[in-house]
Amino acid sequence: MTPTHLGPAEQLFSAEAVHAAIQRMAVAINADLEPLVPHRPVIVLTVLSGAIVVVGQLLPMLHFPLHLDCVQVSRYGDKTRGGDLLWRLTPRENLLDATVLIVDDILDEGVTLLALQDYCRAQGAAEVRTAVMVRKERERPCAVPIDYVGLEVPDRFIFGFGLDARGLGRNAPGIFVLAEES
Ligand SMILES: O=P(O)(O)OC[C@H]1O[C@H](OP(=O)(O)OP(=O)(O)O)[C@H](O)[C@@H]1O
Ligand SMILES: Nc1nc2[nH]cnc2c(=O)[nH]1
Repeated sequence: MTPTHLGPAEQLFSAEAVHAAIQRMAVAINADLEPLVPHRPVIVLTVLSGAIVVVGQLLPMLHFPLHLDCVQVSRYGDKTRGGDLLWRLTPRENLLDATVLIVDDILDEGVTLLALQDYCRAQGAAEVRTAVMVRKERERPCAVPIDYVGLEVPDRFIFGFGLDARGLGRNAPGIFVLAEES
């Protein structure tokens, strides 16, 4: 067990392991999206709040011109079970005819990313790609296409590297499970 602000927690991945996973995603994203740049703008859509850390690391690893934008949606709040999706902030960029790369910290039930993919298409995005730092290994009500996955995590409530537990722990350097959840 590792001591954290939230009490003893089991570390699933170190900060170095997460960083290396983000680097692997960046290699794949550069290879796929760089050739599209001459045809249309690329918008990196950060899903606040959780994705702020992964985007902060990923962005300097991307080697093509891009626009950075944000959307803020939330369905967990201080809970470990998801509810209705609350929209708090919509993108500032015009997504029409753009290549949009949605970046989030986690794919869990998939409700959030499915809604965001639909939103981008409804706004007229020409191409929608999705990257997640971690994907939870679990059944989902419907398939959610994800183009870039950093790491797979077991079906437990995790925190760290942008992900919170009861509003805290987003700054934990790695990915953890609370002892009480172990
Ligand atoms: O696949 P799902 O079950 O829909 O869950 C995934 C979403 O849950 C978390 O957001 P949260 O609602 O906790 O908001 P936050 O990023 O502000 O913490 C996470 O950042 C994802 O966006
Ligand atoms: N912090 C956190 N947020 C989530 N949102 C969906 N699943 C999770 C999870 O396991 N941890």
